[in-house]
Amino acid sequence: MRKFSGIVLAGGNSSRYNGDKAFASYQGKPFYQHAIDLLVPIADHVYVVCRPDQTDAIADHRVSIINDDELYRGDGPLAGIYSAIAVTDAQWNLAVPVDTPFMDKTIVHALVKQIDPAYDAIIPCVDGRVQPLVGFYKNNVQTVIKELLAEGRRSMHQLLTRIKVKYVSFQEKDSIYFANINSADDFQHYMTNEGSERDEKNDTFSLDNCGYNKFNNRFDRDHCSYFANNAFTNSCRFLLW
Ligand SMILES: Nc1nc2c(ncn2[C@@H]2O[C@H](COP(=O)(O)OP(=O)(O)OP(=O)(O)O)[C@@H](O)[C@H]2O)c(=O)[nH]1
Repeated sequence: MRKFSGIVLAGGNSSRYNGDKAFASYQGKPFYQHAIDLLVPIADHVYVVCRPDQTDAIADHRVSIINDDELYRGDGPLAGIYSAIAVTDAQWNLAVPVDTPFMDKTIVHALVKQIDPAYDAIIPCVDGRVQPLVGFYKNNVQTVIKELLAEGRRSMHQLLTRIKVKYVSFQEKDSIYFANINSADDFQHYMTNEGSERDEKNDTFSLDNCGYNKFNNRFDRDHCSYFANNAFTNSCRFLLW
């Protein structure tokens, strides 16, 4: 049996974003690709769980591209985790959403070290906030997810109340890695208004809002509107979720 699979959660509706977040671009690379590149080196196999209309546009021969189980299609991240667990033979599954493009391998390595058979999930808690979209889920949680979705409950936090969770604490300085992009405006606001509070160092940070146009299945580079050079430092203080 494989030790763990990677799950890229890509099938959201991005209703708060101008375009499909999965195909938004950060440092010239689509968000979904950041998640794949993070997981491929450490997971035994990676599944990208997406909507059917995204399937052809997600191109990476190293991963399996699957859709949510028809029963739960569009039921949120729980549906994505359920659907990947349904096809993998791995005991553990590391979920990563597409909208945390700054997630870093240091975080996932720290989580890997915490895998513990006594628990059903290994979940980060950053500066006191639980971050259930990035975390390890044991394959037995599939039954619990099924129950939740049958009850019409789609919350990741509900899942955590019904399984044994080992919380792994991260410090406030690591919150940048967990920042998720819900809307382009949130991000632009952060980059323009909060930037002055950060140390400006060497790193280059860019979010090209080259929104993937979900209506005609193409990248729309004419609408690239954001670019900023900034450093993320330990003094960063923002959480977008
Ligand atoms: N496979 C799959 N992934 C999902 C689904 N819903 C959300 N996700 C993913 O889960 C992560 C968090 O999604 P959210 O930001 O909560 O929801 P969203 O639908 O992407 O965005 P909003 O419509 O703005 O709420 C993202 O990576 C989504 O792509 C789903 O039904 N299936």
